[in-house]
Amino acid sequence: MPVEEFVAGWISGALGLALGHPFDTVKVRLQTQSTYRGIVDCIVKTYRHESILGFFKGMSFPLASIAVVNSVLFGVYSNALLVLTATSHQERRVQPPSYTHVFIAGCTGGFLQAYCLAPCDLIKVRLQNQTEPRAQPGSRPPRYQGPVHCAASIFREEGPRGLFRGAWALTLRDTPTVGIYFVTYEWLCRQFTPDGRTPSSATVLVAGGFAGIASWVVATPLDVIKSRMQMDGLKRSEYRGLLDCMVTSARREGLGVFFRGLTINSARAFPVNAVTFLSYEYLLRSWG
Ligand SMILES: CN(C)C(=N)NCCC[C@H](N)C(=O)O
Repeated sequence: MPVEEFVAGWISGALGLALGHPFDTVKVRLQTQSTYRGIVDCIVKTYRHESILGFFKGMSFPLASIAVVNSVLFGVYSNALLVLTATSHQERRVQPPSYTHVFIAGCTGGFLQAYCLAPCDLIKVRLQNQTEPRAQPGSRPPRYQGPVHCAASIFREEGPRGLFRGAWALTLRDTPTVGIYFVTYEWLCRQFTPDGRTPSSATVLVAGGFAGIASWVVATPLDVIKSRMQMDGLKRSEYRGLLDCMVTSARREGLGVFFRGLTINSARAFPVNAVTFLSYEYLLRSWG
């Protein structure tokens, strides 16, 4: 089993994650809190109240865990294609796989990474939603004092299953959308690259960026539900399950609720995925 894809997936994922985290914090807050009037209001309030550090809340844990999550995503995708088409990463430029194979391999990668991502994403969302400024002497400390404390508190208060809160919504969000992600990337690369040649860096950047946007546009409705399920249970349990969360949210806030965070998700998706794909392809090419 080729391991280069796992290592390249890890490094490229970490670069993309660091770049996109401030956007992600604004998105999560818009999706789960009703105190903001929009993106600009959320950015201004976060900055005033918590300084620039507020945008980087909850980043350390995903940065540590991206090693597992992104290497599972890219490693499983590439190895699933190897099983389906009997071609290696290098051979696929000369013998491109069908879009059906790309989609199936992408869905497989998305499905398996969702289970590694679920606890890490839960901790990230809980930390991002803490709007208290950094602890001042005499002030009440925030509920979670860091990722390890957050994981331990969830485990203690909500049991081991609590660490997988929102995992169903996450799996439903990621399985088809990661298929769409890789199909869009492949399709755009093929449009701008002569047959048998490797795509240029500019092509990889643009294709990666648009693959990110296309997949996040489709993923946003379930992303909203996932974030709400992850925040549920903090004070009291509001939803009886995923479907109840969908129906209750739509009834209270209208269908527009499913598109909360769409603009910021798309703005984040382009640079994050352009950098992720560029570094992934670059690393694989430099390793031969
Ligand atoms: C729409 N979805 C769930 C995806 N396209 N997932 C694949 C990886 C996305 C990248 N790490 C990011 O955070 O944008």
